[in-house]
Amino acid sequence: MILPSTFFQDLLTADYWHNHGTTIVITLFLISALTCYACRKPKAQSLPPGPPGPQSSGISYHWTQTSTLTSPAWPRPTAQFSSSNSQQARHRADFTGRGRQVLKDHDTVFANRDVLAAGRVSSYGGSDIVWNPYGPEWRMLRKVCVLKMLSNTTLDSVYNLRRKEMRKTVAHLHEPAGSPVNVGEQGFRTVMNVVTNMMWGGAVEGAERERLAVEFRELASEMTLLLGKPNVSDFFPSWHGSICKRSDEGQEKKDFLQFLLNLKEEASGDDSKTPFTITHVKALLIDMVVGGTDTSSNTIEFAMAEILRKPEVMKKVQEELESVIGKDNMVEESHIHKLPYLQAVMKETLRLHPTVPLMVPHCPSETTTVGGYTIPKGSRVFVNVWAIHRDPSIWEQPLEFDPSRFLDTKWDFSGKDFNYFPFGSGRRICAGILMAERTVLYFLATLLHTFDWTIPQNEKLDVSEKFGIILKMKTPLLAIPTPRISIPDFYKQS
Ligand code: HEM
Repeated sequence: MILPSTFFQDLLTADYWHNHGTTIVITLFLISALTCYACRKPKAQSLPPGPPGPQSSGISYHWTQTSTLTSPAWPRPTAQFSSSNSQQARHRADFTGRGRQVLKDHDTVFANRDVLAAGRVSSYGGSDIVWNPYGPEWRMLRKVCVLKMLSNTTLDSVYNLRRKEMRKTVAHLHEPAGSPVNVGEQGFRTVMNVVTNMMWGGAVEGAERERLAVEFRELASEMTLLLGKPNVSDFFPSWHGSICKRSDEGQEKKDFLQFLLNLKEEASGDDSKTPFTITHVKALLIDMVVGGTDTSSNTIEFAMAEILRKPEVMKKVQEELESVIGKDNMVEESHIHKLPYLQAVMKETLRLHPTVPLMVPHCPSETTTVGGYTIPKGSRVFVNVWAIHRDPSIWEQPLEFDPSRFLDTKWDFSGKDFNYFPFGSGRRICAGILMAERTVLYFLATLLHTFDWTIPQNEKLDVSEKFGIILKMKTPLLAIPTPRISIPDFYKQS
């Protein structure tokens, strides 16, 4: 049961396989999952195409060993499954249970990371949050990030920067009125500017901004496919210099960079065992850019594609927006908590298209038993949330985009429910949930309140996915915006 799936081939590139010739990938629960899906699949539903499909639902792991696995010694399932109702329930409990065991019961053990090659080069040897092993350095960085940088208070204080970017995008979309725009690229450019503006106050403008956005998108996509790139900071050649200069000049700009530099200055005075250094500053900024751009902009693109496929959903979103905001007003971030249907759209988008479909690989710090399987210390564990989100024993009509299933329900992004956790769960849960929610909802609300959207004639709407460590649309979404608000000033850059 070695898994030579195209997904992992995509994920782990030829270089990776070359360098790790003895690395073997095993789908841990393949046998049971296949049996169950074959017997429980509703007739009207076809299996979603492509890996990581429900076949690999649950958890898979791989490890490096010196011999090839001709006579596999991997663990056997403790339970066999058949089509009876009680066993279906057992199967559901097992799927959900495995996620819970990894991310909750054994959270401390599985909170560890094994730095992938691309992670190492992009994060100064794993000095960031994403790739840092579980320990005091990770805890210190996580505290800085979640409690200070990405807290509601800090995010409120830099709202103006987000608002300015959103206005620019509206103006930009208004210019070629009637022509198709690449929704993903617009989303990426806006999110990238929002993130970088919050980080260093909008140093990039005009043509340079356009060029940087295109180049960075390419780089980020490559990185998320785990291709080793020399260093993300190479993309910002003057970055290191600028950081040091800012440090010297002690500018009083209100952005993350200044905040981190102040923190570093404060930290240099104490004799803490885990000092906060300039390397941490740079690695954290990279986390914000790499973790916060593609994930959010791909979610926006998937949401727009699904909404365009379902005119009744578009109508409901726009009615809600009009009732809360009014026809001749601009959306503000403060409106977002009054938009339950739009929030349900975001949740449903992340159910069907969780943009981090296998989480970031977890690496147990000691050999552990999960669901009757022995997971060796140092394995690379992938939690397949994509498949759990499409499991027909959990979700009615799992392949249907239906935001109403998230109205008046218990599901949220907290990771407490192991049937729905697009941001992960436990200690390693996404550090940027608050920011992702604000960015995605504010952007979607603005796009749908300010414009009507249609698909160009002769274009086919295709929501199929391209797998990688970050999920994206296989075919970029092209759509035509038509202004809905009659006050021209709204479309001017301010
Ligand atoms: C829709 C948008 C996003 C989704 C779906 C998402 C999802 C995830 C997931 C699934 C993980 C891995 C959890 C695990 O390994 O168990 C993660 C980790 C992380 N995310 Fe996000 N994320 C999003 C946006 C953001 C944003 C906006 C930021 C910051 C600006 C961010 C920063 C991070 C960081 C730093 C980690 C590593 C946490 C750790 O290892 O302790 N993410 N995210």
